[in-house]
Amino acid sequence: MRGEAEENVSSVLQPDANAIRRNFAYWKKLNVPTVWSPRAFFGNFGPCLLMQQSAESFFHELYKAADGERLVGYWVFDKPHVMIRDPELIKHVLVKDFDKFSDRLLSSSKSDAMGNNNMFLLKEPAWKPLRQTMSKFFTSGKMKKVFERMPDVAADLDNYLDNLGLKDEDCVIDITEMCYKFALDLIGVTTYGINMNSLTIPDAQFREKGRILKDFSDDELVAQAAIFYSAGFGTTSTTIMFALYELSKQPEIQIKLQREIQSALNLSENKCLSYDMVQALPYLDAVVWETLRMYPTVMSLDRISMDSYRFPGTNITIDKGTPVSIPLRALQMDPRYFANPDKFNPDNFYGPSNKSNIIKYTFLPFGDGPHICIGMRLGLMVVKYGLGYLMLKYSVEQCKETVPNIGYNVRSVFLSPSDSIVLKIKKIK
Ligand code: HEM
Repeated sequence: MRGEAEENVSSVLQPDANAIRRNFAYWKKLNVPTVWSPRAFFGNFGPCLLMQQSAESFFHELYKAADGERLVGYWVFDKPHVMIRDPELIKHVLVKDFDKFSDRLLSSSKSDAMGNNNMFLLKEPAWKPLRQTMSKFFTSGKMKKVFERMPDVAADLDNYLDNLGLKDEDCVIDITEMCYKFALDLIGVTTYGINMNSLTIPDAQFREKGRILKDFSDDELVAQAAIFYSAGFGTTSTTIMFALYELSKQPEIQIKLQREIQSALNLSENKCLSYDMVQALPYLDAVVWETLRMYPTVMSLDRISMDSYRFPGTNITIDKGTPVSIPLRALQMDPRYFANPDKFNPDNFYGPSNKSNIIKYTFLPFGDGPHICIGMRLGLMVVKYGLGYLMLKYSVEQCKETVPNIGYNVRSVFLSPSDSIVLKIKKIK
């Protein structure tokens, strides 16, 4: 008995060398190209796991190293993963063959009540009915209604900035913090119908409020609101923040945007940003899409094969349970698809001809197929309103504290800056 137990313990502690060897030979066996040799234990993912490299840099470097390949194999620990680089194959994985890739890789533990209701983590068959039920909260009619709650938050932003010293002159601020609070309150009023007051109350009291919201989460509907809330504010706050950073670098783009918003306001009856106005401004739209091209918060998508699957047009068949990644930021920064990809250029999305020139499945900031972001309409509305309001009342400029280039956080799977972004902000007189 004792001997058997000891053997079990030792087999848990000692990795099965044969299995690892088999896994490391897997892609060669399947004729899938690889560009990096796997290292013992971590595979290719060591620098990310050890927080020496951001996930963004990992996917981007792998994408570039595999130039010319439609797909490329790699290893996370000893588990073989495959990255799809080719737009046609991406269409198959996300849309056409969705039934073969209907789940994401990550799942929650059975005891995690919130995780078990989380649409990001939920598997088929539980995911589909929840998605159908929740979709009705994101219709354009619903968006129009919740839009009315946002101007109160904008007024709080003005007070917040006045309290930081902006009343009479310009000031230098950490826009990371400002955007985080602004988006937190905008998403709070639109998803919960509650102003979280992160712009108006001290941080400690705010954290207490957050705890109270968590306690509500036994109710499934409230749990969904909590998930939408957390999915919504990180994505929208970083999008507004990256847009402000790029606008501070190119004042001519900022002025063009401000003129567009001001002219629409001058022509309006009640002289405030309305739902229809925010939806209809083409340059604001182009600035937001260009921000999402360079800075997609979710920089890579993932799916898992539900069965063995032959990639169309190839002689490659992967086994059931193989993780598949789609490096959406790397695609959006590929010069074959977007000229001068490192330059922020809203003209990529300005005017019908430029938009229609974009090759399908090379621009996916909200994903695609049945798993496409359920909150896309809300996310776009919040970002457009937040950025539109800021550009109507304020200008942003670079200052000596502004980082010349943005680095990405090695602790986050989302695209977030490694350093605070500091800008000079001025009230428009
Ligand atoms: C700028 C804002 C946003 C961006 C860039 C964004 C991006 C994304 C992306 C890339 C995905 C994965 C799609 C896929 O796998 O094909 C996703 C999924 C999702 N997003 Fe968003 N998102 C944003 C805002 C929001 C908001 C405001 C909410 C909720 C209020 C939200 C809730 C969700 C949910 C629940 C999913 C999972 C959907 C599913 O699997 O059925 N997102 N989002």
